[in-house]
Amino acid sequence: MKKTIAVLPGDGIGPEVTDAAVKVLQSIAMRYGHTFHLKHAVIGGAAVDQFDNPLPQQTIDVCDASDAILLGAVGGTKWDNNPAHLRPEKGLLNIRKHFDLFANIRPVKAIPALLTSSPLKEEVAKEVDMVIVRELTSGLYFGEPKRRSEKSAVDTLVYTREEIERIVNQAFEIARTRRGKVTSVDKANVLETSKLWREVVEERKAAYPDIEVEHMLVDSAAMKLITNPRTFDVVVTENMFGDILSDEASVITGSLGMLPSASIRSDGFGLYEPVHGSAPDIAGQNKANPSAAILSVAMMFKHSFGLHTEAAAVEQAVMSVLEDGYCTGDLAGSGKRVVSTEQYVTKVIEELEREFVSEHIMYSYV
Ligand SMILES: NC(=O)c1ccc[n+]([C@@H]2O[C@H](COP(=O)([O-])OP(=O)(O)OC[C@H]3O[C@@H](n4cnc5c(N)ncnc54)[C@H](O)[C@@H]3O)[C@@H](O)[C@H]2O)c1
Ligand SMILES: CC(C)[C@H](C(=O)O)[C@@H](O)C(=O)O
Ligand SMILES: [Mg+2]
Repeated sequence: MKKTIAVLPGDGIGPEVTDAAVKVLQSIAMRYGHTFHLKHAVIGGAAVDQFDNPLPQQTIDVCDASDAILLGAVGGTKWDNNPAHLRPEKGLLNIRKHFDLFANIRPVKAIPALLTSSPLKEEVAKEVDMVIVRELTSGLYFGEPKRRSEKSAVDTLVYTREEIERIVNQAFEIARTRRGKVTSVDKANVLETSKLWREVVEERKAAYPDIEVEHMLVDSAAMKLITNPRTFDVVVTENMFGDILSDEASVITGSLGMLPSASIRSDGFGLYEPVHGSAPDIAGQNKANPSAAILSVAMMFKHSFGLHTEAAAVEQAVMSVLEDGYCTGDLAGSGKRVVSTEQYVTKVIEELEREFVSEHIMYSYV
């Protein structure tokens, strides 16, 4: 298979974890005889520094000419006081909007080798297997008016029926491939947008009689996510609730550095990135956990390229390294062997080069 992939490392640990993901892409290409043409471009703070624009036209052009996008992370203290249009985060929001990447898929799966790394009790975290389906191109992040004056500030939470319908449909479709349950998370006891959201979920439910549907208020969902996470299969929610709940859910896996994500458009075109940010506190120290970026490559293989065996090989390689006790500093604990980002990637590549994945797939994300 020949594919072109836009590689946007971004800021902070973004380039470190993206380098790791690229090594995995190269290893899979060699092993399975694929050609991945990688085209690097800038986004976020790096792009502000170079082009005075967090998402320059050159980067959009590279992405336009690609089959998928791999992104690291954006942001950093250097740019924190910039005006809104020159903040690194604006580059991320703009790329999501520009490519209409409305469906953000964030799988959260307890990893047997990391059960003791989670602050949650083992009996709470074990066997958790959920997917957060986050609406990504609307809501508070994009609603107008959005402005600030000396004495006040305004953000607008707006959703159209159509925007809700398409993300809810996506969640129902994903649930069909899993345990068949959708939990829709909202704040319908207060917000008009949530009332509309709940109405749409009820309407769409008719087309999916095989799917069990429950509604949950976001405050209660935040609590249940860490007291009884196994109750969740597919969680569908609006942009900001999904942002917050996914970072919270990462504690189940032991670290934010474990969560990959896919942001996809209706035709399957997608951007793949870790859920975590640029982690300025550990940037440049060869300490970052590259698992989320590597597992995002597995999601790219599955969602954009239909390369299921290769995806399983990548996931299995990460799991094997963790089972051998190797991890980066964020997962340090008794019985763990803490290694650098580069050493960890080397271990993953060794596993990839060793292993033959059979039809028996031991570990699989969405
Ligand atoms: N998708 C993105 O690009 C994205 C996502 C979230 C935050 N951000 C940006 O990142 C910057 C820092 O934000 P933050 O500190 O709130 O969130 P963060 O996700 O960058 O970091 C939160 C904590 O988790 C740790 N962490 C995150 N990823 C890790 C990894 N792979 N390995 C080991 N530890 C990891 C960090 O060291 C930090 O202690 C901000 O500018 C923010 O806007 C970007
Ligand atoms: C950096 C920020 C704009 C982004 C978001 O809020 O969507 C991040 O937190 C994420 O989860 O991808
Ligand atoms: Mg976030």
